[in-house]
Formats: sequence, structure tokens, C-alpha cells
Amino acid sequence: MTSEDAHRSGFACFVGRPNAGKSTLTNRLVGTKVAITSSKPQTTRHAIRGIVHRPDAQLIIVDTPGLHRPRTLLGRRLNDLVYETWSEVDVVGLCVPADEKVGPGDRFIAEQLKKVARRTPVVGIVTKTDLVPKQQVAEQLLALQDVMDFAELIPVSAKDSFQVDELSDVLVSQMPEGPQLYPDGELTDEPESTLIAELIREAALEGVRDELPHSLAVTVEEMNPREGRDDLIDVHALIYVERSSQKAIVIGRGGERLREVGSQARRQIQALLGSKIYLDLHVKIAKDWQRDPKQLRKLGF
Ligand SMILES: Nc1nc2c(ncn2[C@@H]2O[C@H](COP(=O)(O)OP(=O)(O)OP(=O)(O)O)[C@@H](O)[C@H]2O)c(=O)[nH]1
Repeated sequence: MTSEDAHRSGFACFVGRPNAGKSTLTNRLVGTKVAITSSKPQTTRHAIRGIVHRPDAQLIIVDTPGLHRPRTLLGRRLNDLVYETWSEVDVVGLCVPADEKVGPGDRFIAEQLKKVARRTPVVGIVTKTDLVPKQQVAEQLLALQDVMDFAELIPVSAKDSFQVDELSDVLVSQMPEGPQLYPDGELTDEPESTLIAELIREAALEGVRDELPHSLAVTVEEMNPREGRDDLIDVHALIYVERSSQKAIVIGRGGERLREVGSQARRQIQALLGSKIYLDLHVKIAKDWQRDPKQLRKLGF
């Protein structure tokens, strides 16, 4: 093998302001749903890895939470996690949606990238190109070029799969030569319970008020095959909120919302596990958990 066609492997992560399309792009690259997506900003909390298997390369994608003004202990921990990720990966993709002007938010992220991860190459990605005419994509690429020094610039649409393979090529070209790091067929190294908790959180966030997202956390307390049956798994999970008013929102009138959340999450979890599940969901109040180090640890932060 010459170095031209040697196997490459490494880590990539996407950054960008909330709603830039990072999770959707990760899912499209990996080809299955691993990171949660939502029209609400800042819903990605865990560094979920999706793995792209190619004959010539293995690309591990780390999906970081959004950077934001740290008002709580959780906010600070999330930002630290972002900075740590940036300096450890082989390449960062800075995502800017085609349908929104390049602005102070993007420049702020670029400045942080230059400071924290000077040695990490950055690829500029214009996302959601399906939403605007070609001319506007070209203009967006030009505007993005002024933000920082990019290793490469590329427009993509996760929705239409436009240029997604090309993006994969560009990211792989920044990886060092190296062997496959994960076995074939593995899509993510997150434990199943974390993915399940994320799916429940996603379902619980659907259609609720803007202030709720950061107050919601989900833990899977237990997950066991039903005794005497090999086709059913019992999953017991807790949804944590901070106040009784939030508990009321999540549960809904007569428990209606919680039932909807449960049945939506159940469908997704069944697809993930390939098995029937019984989902037992409870809502608990953990007062001000975002400010309490002990509670944060318990919830996995
Ligand atoms: N039309 C179109 N919409 C997209 C595309 N990619 C993402 N979206 C939508 O944009 C919204 C945000 O997408 P996400 O992937 O959740 O964005 P994100 O950057 O991960 O968001 P945070 O987790 O909040 O940081 C969702 O409603 C997606 O459906 C795309 O290629 N085309």
C-alpha cells in the first residue's frame, strides 16, 4: 500500500450556533439516528459518537453541545466539554446554515476555535443548502471564508443528501493514517441506556415551551428482559424537572402528554433495540439540579 491509499482513522466534531444542523448532518453521515435532533436549540448534551465505516477509512464523529453563556454550573461544564473536544479531535467542521446571515455568533465560535484549538484544522460547512437558491449558497461560502482560515469550504444539505459523501471525503482527508478503531457495524460507542435516555428526552421536549429544555434530564434506572419472555424488555426511566410547574407541563392534563411522550419514545427505542419494550416513565422534581454538583453527578454530568 502506498501512503495514497493507506487506511485512515480519526475523530471529527461539528460546531456552530444552535440549530445549525449539526445533529442532522451527523445522522446523515452515519446513516442512522444516533444524535437527537430537534427544532429547539441546544438539545445535544452528550458527546455522542457516530461512526462512519468506509473501506478506506473510519471516521468517528463527536457531537458536542452548543456553546453558550454559562449562567449555571451545568453551563460551565458544557462549555469545558466543548473546548476539550475541540483540542482532541483531528478536524472540526464549523457549520453555518445557508438561510441565515453569517453573524456575530459564528464569529464568536471562530474566535474561540482559533484560541482553544489552534492546531486543529477547521472545515467550513454551509448547511441546509436545499433552503436557498444556488446563488445564495455561493454568497454564503464567500461570507464564511472571511470568518477564519479554513482547511476547506463545502456546501451540504443533510435533507437532500447533497454533497454528504464529499463532506465525508473532506473530513477523512484530514485524518491521520491509522487502523480501524471500532469493529464493523458499530454505529456509536454510547451505552444503550444513554441513547435511550436521549430518545426519551427528545420526545419530552417535543412542542414544549422554550424555557423547559435546559431543565429536563432523563435517566434510565433499569432495563431488563421480562421474566419468562424473550421478546420484551422492561425499561424504567425518570424524567427530572426542576419545578412543580414544569412537572405539570411534562405530564399534561390527565397525564395525556406523558402518555404521548411515552408512546413516541417507545417507538424510537424499539427501533433502536430491535425488540418490543414496555416503557415505564415517571417525572420527578430535582430542585435546581443544574446548580447542584451532587445532582449533576447523579445525572451524569
Ligand atoms: N431544510 C433543511 N433543514 C435541516 C437540514 N439540516 C437540519 N435541518 C433542520 O434544522 C433544525 C436544526 O437541526 P439540528 O440538526 O437539530 O441542529 P443542531 O445544530 O444539531 O442544533 P443544536 O443541537 O441545538 O445545537 C431541525 O429542525 C432540522 O430538521 C437540511 O439539510 N435542510
